[in-house]
Amino acid sequence: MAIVAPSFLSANFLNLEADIKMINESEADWFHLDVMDGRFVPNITFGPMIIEFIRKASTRFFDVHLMIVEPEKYVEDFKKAGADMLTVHEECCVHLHRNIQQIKSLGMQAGVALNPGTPVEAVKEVLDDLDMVLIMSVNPGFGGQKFIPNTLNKIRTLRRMIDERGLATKIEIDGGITLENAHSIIKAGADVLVAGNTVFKSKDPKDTIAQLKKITR
Ligand SMILES: O=C(CO)[C@@H](O)[C@H](O)COP(=O)(O)O
Ligand SMILES: [Fe+2]
Repeated sequence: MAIVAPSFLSANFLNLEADIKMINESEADWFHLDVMDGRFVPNITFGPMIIEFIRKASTRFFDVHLMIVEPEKYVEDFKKAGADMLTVHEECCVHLHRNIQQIKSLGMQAGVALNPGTPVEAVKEVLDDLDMVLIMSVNPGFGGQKFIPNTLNKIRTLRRMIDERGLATKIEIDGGITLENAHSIIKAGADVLVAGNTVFKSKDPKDTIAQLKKITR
């Protein structure tokens, strides 16, 4: 069964507590937290301070997706805020290997995210060090966009690379995931599904999470 990680980007920020409670009571495995800096992506969201508040209200696994330049400057802050896994964008890292080691040295799991235009081969040399590769299935910056179909090819290629080496590295897919396309994404070889709009804009978010889990069983 796949890991389901609702993206907080689509939550109701006027009443976060209600959405955190909903996730806590749901079958969701992880919280997916999207940090944007207005430089790497054309949007600004939240940082360690907000994550620290959310941490006080949940014991779930915090999967923090950093869409920021110079992520190495903030790795310690996110650790202190309660992140369990930090995922940095390959496109933001001048010293990718060093950045991964920094995250792991602080006791967090490490992930690398790839934009739709970045080939999966970009993580080839660091794959053995990674807990997860996040394949963006939309261009990063906003929730509610349409799934880019070529993502399925990227998932298959990465799955082969991981299996050939006998690694336990997870593949996470992020952007435009719906109840309709979830099955094909899992079939292609994904382990973790992020869902923002599909969960939070649905009539019954808890039931939508349960349905996502069921589809991926
Ligand atoms: O990282 C991002 C966007 O940059 C995602 O985590 C989105 O927040 C996913 O939202 P949906 O596409 O599922 O609405
Ligand atoms: Fe994300």
